[in-house]
Amino acid sequence: MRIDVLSIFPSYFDGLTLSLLGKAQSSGILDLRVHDLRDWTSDRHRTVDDTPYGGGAGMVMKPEPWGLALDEVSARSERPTIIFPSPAGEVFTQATARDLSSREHLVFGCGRYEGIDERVFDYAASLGEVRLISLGDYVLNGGEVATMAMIEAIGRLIPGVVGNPESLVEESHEDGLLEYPSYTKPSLWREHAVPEVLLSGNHAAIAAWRREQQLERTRRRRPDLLAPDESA
Ligand SMILES: N#Cc1c(-c2ccc3ccn(Cc4ccncc4)c3c2)n[nH]c1N
Repeated sequence: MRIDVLSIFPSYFDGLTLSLLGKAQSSGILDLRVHDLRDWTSDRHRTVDDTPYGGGAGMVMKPEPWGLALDEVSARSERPTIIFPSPAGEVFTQATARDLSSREHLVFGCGRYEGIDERVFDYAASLGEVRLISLGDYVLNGGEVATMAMIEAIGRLIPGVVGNPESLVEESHEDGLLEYPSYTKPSLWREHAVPEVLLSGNHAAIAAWRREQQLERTRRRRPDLLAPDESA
C-alpha cells in the first residue's frame, strides 16, 4: 500500500517510523511518504491561507497549493482514495479502517486554520475517490492527529504488518463488541486474583466466560453498539 500525506506540519508524522508501521515501511509492505504542502507554494512567504469570502473569523487554506500537490501525489497511481480529515466528515470506525486497508493508494490531506477551500474537495473528485472523515464528535486544531490515528488503525490491518493476525480477531470492535478483560502472571497481585476460570484449562468454559464479559462490558459501556434486544 502507498500512503501520501500532505500537511504544513510534516514532522507530526515522525512517529510513524517507529514500531510496527516503521517495520512495515522497512519491509516494503507500506510505502509512506509525508509531504510539506508549502513545497507547492510560489511566493516568498510560502503562503497557504487567506481570509474567508463572506467574512468570519479565522483563515481558510488556499486552493492553489492543494491543487498542485494533489495533482503530483495522485499521479503515483490510477485513482487514489483521497481522505480529508474533517469535523464535518463521516465518523471513522473499525469498518472504515477495514475498508480503507484494502485500497492500493491512500492520500491524506491535512487541513489547518478554519479548513480547506471547498473547491479543493470538488477538484480532488476528478483525481480519485474523496472521503471526508471525522475522528469523532470533538474539535481538533487540524487534520494531523486524525491522520496519525487513521494510518495506525488502517496500517495494522494490512496483511504482514501485525505478526500474528489472530491477535486482530478478538479485539474491541472487530466483532461489534468490546473486548474481554486480559490478565497475565502473577495469578495474585496486591490481593487481586485472576478469575479462576482462566486458570482452569477448560477452554470451553474460558470461551463462554470471555463472550459473557464482552457482552456485559458492551452493555455497560457502549449500549449503542448492541441491537435493541441485546442491550437489556
Ligand atoms: N478528523 C477530524 C477532526 C477535526 C479537524 C480535522 C481537520 C481540520 C482542519 C482544520 N481544523 C480546525 C477546525 C476547523 C473547523 N472547525 C473546527 C476546527 C480541523 C479539525 N476536528 N475534530 C475532528 N474529529
